[in-house]
Amino acid sequence: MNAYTHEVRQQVFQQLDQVKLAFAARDWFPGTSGNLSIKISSKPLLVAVTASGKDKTVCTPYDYLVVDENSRPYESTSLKPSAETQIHTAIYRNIPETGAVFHVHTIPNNIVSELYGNQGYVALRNQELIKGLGIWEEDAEIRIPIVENFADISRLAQAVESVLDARIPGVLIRNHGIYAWGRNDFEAKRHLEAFEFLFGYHLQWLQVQQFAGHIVGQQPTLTYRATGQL
Ligand SMILES: CSC[C@@H](O)[C@@H](O)C(=O)COP(=O)(O)O
Ligand SMILES: [Zn+2]
Repeated sequence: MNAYTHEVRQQVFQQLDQVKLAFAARDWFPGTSGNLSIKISSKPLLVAVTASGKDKTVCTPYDYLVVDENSRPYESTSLKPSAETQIHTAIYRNIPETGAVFHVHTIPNNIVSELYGNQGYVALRNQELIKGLGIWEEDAEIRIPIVENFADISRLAQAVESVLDARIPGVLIRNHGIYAWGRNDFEAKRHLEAFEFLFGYHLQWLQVQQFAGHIVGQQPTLTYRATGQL
């Protein structure tokens, strides 16, 4: 991993800008929600992270800062690290190959987390995009852990830490959002996109199944042809 220099910091901030604008274009940061980080060095752990409460649809000179393994600013700054920085550092500490961690709040990830929250995970299978998570085995079933949305961030970070599974690069927080990570920003972005596709597909599939069940049960195709309405 890179040694920490001013140039490296600027380069990592630029990488964060690119990811941020790509996600913002998809409306993945409603109401300043979400946070992003990229690891600068492992020993010591130094991480560039989004400052708290910023509008993540724009880029300014005050959007990121560098924190240490204790989630504290590494250099003197007036910027406050993301309120959820402890979740980022917990992931970097527990899965050492992690190079980037991204967090977004979307309607699909929130609905899935609530739908399966009591169960503590959502199981998905039969989907090509599971390969987008780096899981290539035939007929893979994946279980994405879901933790409760504790208001206390240390407790929330511990809850995330307790369900980390190196094979599954993401954790859902109930009615809050998802944390996804990868060995670098490219991989973390791919993982997050794959998760969001899988959640969107799953929710639409549940809806279609209901409708399709109605069709199979009532033969509405014929009814529709005959009467013009279902
Ligand atoms: C403004 S609602 C979202 C926040 O409470 C939080 O969950 C979040 O994702 C953003 O917090 P931030 O401190 O800006 O990183
Ligand atoms: Zn959040």
